[in-house]
Amino acid sequence: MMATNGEEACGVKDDMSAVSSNGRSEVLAKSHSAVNGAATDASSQNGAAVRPQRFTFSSEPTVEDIRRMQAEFTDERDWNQFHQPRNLLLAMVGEVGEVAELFQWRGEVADGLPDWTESEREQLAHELSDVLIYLVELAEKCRVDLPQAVLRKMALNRLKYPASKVHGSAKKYTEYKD
Ligand SMILES: Nc1ccn([C@H]2C[C@H](O)[C@@H](COP(=O)(O)OP(=O)(O)OP(=O)(O)O)O2)c(=O)n1
Repeated sequence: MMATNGEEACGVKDDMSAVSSNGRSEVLAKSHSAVNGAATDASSQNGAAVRPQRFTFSSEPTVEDIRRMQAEFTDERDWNQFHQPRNLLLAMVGEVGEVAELFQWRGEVADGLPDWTESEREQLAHELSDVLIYLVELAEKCRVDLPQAVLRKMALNRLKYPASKVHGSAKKYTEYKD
């Protein structure tokens, strides 16, 4: 299967070990492994900054698996009649609102959500899944092959934001004068 996150493509997975923490998989970079093309040394001797550990996903279900499972779910309920693109878009935006609700009034939240309870984390997992499920079905109904579209869009993003030009800056591409 084609690698889409850049990790398998550059062999990083081979240099990493997965550990499970509270049911979530984390990846520990071993010494001298490469992340995003840059050298990483988890046991740096000189005190230089080490890239943070990356959380990784399971390889399944694929986006196509999710599309198929949701198609089965809606067919079994005769709900396809309600799942036109606009309805799916509105449903997805509603679910994005539910994700936002979980974050509201908390102020800044650190990576890994250290202060969140397991129940809050599970609620977030549910709401993010709702967003993804509706997104995938919306793409299907709009005849957008989402995995391939993502590859094309990421290629465009790399052209628009060359790492050598924008490294360390969050400016919009339109703000660069060249
Ligand atoms: N007409 C519908 C209703 C639900 N679902 C599926 C897709 C979503 O994953 C989930 C959404 O269900 P709810 O609308 O009940 O929303 P929540 O699960 O977020 O419940 P609540 O709004 O109570 O938090 O169920 C669907 O495909 N089509």
